[in-house]
Amino acid sequence: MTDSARTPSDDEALVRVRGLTTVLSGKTIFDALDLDIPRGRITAIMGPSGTGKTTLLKHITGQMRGDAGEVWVDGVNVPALDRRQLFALREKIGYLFQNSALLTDFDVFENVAFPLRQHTDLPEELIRNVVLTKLQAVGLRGAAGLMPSELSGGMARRVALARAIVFDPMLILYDEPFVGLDPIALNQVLKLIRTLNQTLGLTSVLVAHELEAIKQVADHIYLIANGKVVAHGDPNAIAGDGSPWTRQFFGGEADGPVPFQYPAGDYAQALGFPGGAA
Ligand SMILES: Nc1ncnc2c1ncn2[C@@H]1O[C@H](COP(=O)(O)OP(=O)(O)OP(=O)(O)O)[C@@H](O)[C@H]1O
Repeated sequence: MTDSARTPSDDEALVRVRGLTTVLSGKTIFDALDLDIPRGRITAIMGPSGTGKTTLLKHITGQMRGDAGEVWVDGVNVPALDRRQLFALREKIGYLFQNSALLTDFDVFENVAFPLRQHTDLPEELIRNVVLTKLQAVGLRGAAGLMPSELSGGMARRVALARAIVFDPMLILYDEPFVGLDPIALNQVLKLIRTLNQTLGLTSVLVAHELEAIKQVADHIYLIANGKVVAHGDPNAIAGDGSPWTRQFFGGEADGPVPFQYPAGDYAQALGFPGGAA
């Protein structure tokens, strides 16, 4: 890796986003966005629908590049990496999608073993040990022989989590991990996110809408809107800071900085009434 792709020191922040500007189909998603994801902590990214939360995760993994700015992960600037360096970086990042995305023709064991078989030549005995260790970590070693169709939504999410940590990542990205879970499964996933972050020394980034769940698990929240960070801080402090953004977002108010009305032309004119704007 060249020196120009490496920062001198990144002791506190594992991810450092600086001046990230991204325009997609003519729409500005990020407008000189700056944020830091601290090492070893759990950070939640929140914001109105379509604000670019998933897109931000894709910038961190290098699946997408912005039009300007820097995305430093563990001291390397992701947009400056070549293909080989990107693959090396991605092996250090676990990614948990909302729909779990398990392979339906493979049992639980093979789903977790899949990345190891794809990317390594490890002997079968070692694969078995790694897979069983990861399944034990999510409480599902006993479910190794089940097919995905035999799993509840919460179990499927935990199998996907076991698969996401199979390479012992430094960073794990959760995209909407709580959607569709009943309260018991939700609590199990929350507990796992916390435990894994602590025991495996991970850094976790969560994209989610469920404020109560976020309050229980996250150390820090970034609220993103209109391409920028509009609030950030401790979950309890930020939810009560009284700014228009946090009032609308955390209070679930229908109108506010995010307008209820989608931009439209003159109403009277649209209805054909005289006196509408010309
Ligand atoms: N590849 C792409 N090309 C064009 N537009 C895109 C692309 N990917 C995402 N977008 C647009 O970028 C915006 C942000 O999308 P993104 O999925 O990141 O939002 P989000 O904050 O995660 O939303 P939600 O909370 O609804 O999941 C949306 O308007 C989306 O339509």
